[in-house]
Amino acid sequence: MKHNIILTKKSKSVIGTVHLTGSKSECNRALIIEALSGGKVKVENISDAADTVTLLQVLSHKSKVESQEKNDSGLETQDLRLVNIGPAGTAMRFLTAYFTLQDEEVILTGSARMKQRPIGILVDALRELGAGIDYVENEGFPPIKLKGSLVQLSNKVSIKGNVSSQYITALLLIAARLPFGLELHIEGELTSRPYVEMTLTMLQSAGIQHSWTGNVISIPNQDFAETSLHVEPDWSAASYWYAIAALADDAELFLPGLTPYSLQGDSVITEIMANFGITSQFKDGGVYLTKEVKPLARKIFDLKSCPDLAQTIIVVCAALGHEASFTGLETLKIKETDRIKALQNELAKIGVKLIEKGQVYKLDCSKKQIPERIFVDTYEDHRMAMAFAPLALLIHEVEIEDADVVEKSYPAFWKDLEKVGIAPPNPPR
Ligand SMILES: O=C(O)C1=C[C@@H](OP(=O)(O)O)[C@@H](O)[C@H](O)C1
Ligand SMILES: C=C(OP(=O)(O)O)C(=O)O
Repeated sequence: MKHNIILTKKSKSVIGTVHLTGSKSECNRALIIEALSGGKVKVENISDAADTVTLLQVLSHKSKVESQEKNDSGLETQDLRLVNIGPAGTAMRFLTAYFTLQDEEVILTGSARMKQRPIGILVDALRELGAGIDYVENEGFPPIKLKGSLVQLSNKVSIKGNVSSQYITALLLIAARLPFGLELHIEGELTSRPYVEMTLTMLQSAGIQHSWTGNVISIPNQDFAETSLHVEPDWSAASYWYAIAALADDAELFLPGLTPYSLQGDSVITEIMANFGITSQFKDGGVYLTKEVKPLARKIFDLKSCPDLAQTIIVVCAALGHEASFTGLETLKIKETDRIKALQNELAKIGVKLIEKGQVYKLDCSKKQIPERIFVDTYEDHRMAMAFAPLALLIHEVEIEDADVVEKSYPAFWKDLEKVGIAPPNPPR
């Protein structure tokens, strides 16, 4: 059953230490690499994000197997494995590629929203390589039926770069296990580029070499090395602490385990939040955040490389009445929800508009008003819940709908907010 949480914050200072869970992006790559390496690669510091737990269960064969009965798609699943990854985008995309190499037939499905998130670009590329994949309901969308045991027809494939980098990562993760390797041509601009770099760096740590020249990434067939991959804490999760600091009068926060040399592009939050007076000092094996009041200067934020930070930054700007503009938000419409619409609806509750002008989105704060209380709808999107929670520093009572939604990437979020006096005692997890 869904339940809401009410946030209140008596004082405007935030002091504490917060241990963040492992990055779901790093972890989900590491788990696929571990599975493809046949046990040569081990993963350290596994995240407790629900998206990671789901992937781990699928890879360790603990997922629900339905046979000799009809599943909810109305399809006979006799002798087929039915894998439901819920709302986990990375699990959906990475497993689509992974299962083409396994010798079992699988139906891969997900939540109602997952069935609206496109997968056709990845399926087309895998089919060109030789994979047998059919759509079970709608062309271009999950659920899909994977025949497995790919016989490679080609090692060259072209793929559009501007819809989701996860398709590219999915192909790169399996590339070294393809008999003739992979030469991947990226067409047009590449969105979420740091995530592709993360994939290649992690593969390299697992002994897989690549070349990347212009728009072509090549990975020959090769073996994984015996090694372990250590997962860093999640920088996207850290962004909510930067937002809290930005809306507080005083902040002294310590986030252990984070380093400036992260594989995660979202570590750019340190630079972005410097505009809001937040200083990040790396020492004692983590990062200390402190705050000074500073006039806001930066007016344009390009978030193409860090789309998961969009809600965090836009809500902070709106709350501060900072009329910034944003670019690189094109992919937000196909994430856990249409994040543009969700932001527009919820920001309207504090009188702020997010106006679309072609490729640019602009905040209009001319009618901003801070109410006594606000009810935030979350649209089954963890980042809506976490991005709006910091408003509790400015608004007396913030009620967040469907609090458990944060499980997807940051299950301890409310418990951590309780430690600094924002969430009530005994919040979920
Ligand atoms: O590869 C990854 O781990 C991710 C890539 C990004 O998706 P897109 O490439 O679809 O923008 C990001 O939004 C998502 O949360 C995680
Ligand atoms: C977009 C996200 O996740 P995914 O695409 O993996 O569902 C996210 O975590 O913000």
